[in-house]
Amino acid sequence: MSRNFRLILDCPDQVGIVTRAGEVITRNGGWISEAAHHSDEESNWFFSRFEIQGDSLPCGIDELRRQFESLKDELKLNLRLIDTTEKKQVVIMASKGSHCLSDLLDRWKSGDLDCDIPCVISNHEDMRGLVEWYGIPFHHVVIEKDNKAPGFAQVEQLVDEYKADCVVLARYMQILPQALCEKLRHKVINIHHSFLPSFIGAKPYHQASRRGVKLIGATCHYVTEQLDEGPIIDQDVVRVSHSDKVDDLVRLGKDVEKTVLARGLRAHLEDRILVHGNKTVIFS
Ligand SMILES: Nc1nc2c(c(=O)[nH]1)N[C@@H](CN(C=O)c1ccc(C(=O)N[C@@H](CCC(=O)O)C(=O)O)cc1)CN2
Repeated sequence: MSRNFRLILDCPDQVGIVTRAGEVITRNGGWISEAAHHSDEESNWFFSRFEIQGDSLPCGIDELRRQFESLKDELKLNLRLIDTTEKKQVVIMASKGSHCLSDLLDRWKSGDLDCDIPCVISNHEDMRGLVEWYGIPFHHVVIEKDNKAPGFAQVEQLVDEYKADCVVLARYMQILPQALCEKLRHKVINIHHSFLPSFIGAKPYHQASRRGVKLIGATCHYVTEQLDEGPIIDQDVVRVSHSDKVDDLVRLGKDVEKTVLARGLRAHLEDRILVHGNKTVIFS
């Protein structure tokens, strides 16, 4: 894959942001191959994403980052400069359900997900065979019902050891402690099996069946200490009817969960997600 740089920024909205950022890029010979911008009137905040051809920047990413320092202060920029040749390290966590995990592993194996998967962590042994078939290390980390701290300390140690850029909860059925959510802010992605904000918490398909809904869905979101209330990345729905039982909802929902999680992870891997408060801007 050819080298590209991604410049992602957000700041208080004002005239001239794109021009000023573009000037820094172009005076260093940068060739902008893609750019997207959004001005949010409600929050008076501006969001921008540039893709820059890596071979057009003889100065390299560190010098470009240095040249943005003064503009950062002047425009109060939140700014990220990313080298696309550095593959993101994605640790996947799962429990007993295999559909989301196996879907991600298959997409990774086929090259659809441009990342490394250094390990899979689970609180059950069920997925070991599947994971090791892909040649990926599997770590069984027990989370004791009445004493969860040691287990999550081990999870944190593994996340650090593998230098994870992203953690995906592929139907991982344990609630992450606040400290871990704060440490990995906007780096943990969860697939919740409902169209949030409906049916937060455990067993959303049972909740949906009791409510008699005609649509069920899935939501991919960043994980915060508030259960299933983090910034939403992607969602989708599928129609259901009065004749569908809970098992039918589970079956129909699985396809939506897999699609939504893969789309959300891809957006994260391609640095297309900007978070502002509890909302996201997702550049296509
Ligand atoms: N801090 C957070 N942790 C997790 C989130 C989150 O948004 N913030 N999302 C969940 C995923 N999830 C639904 O999508 C979910 C998982 C687990 C539970 C739950 O009640 N778990 C029980 C234990 C259940 C068991 O032992 O089988 C618990 O943790 O006490 C609710 C919702 C993932 N984590």
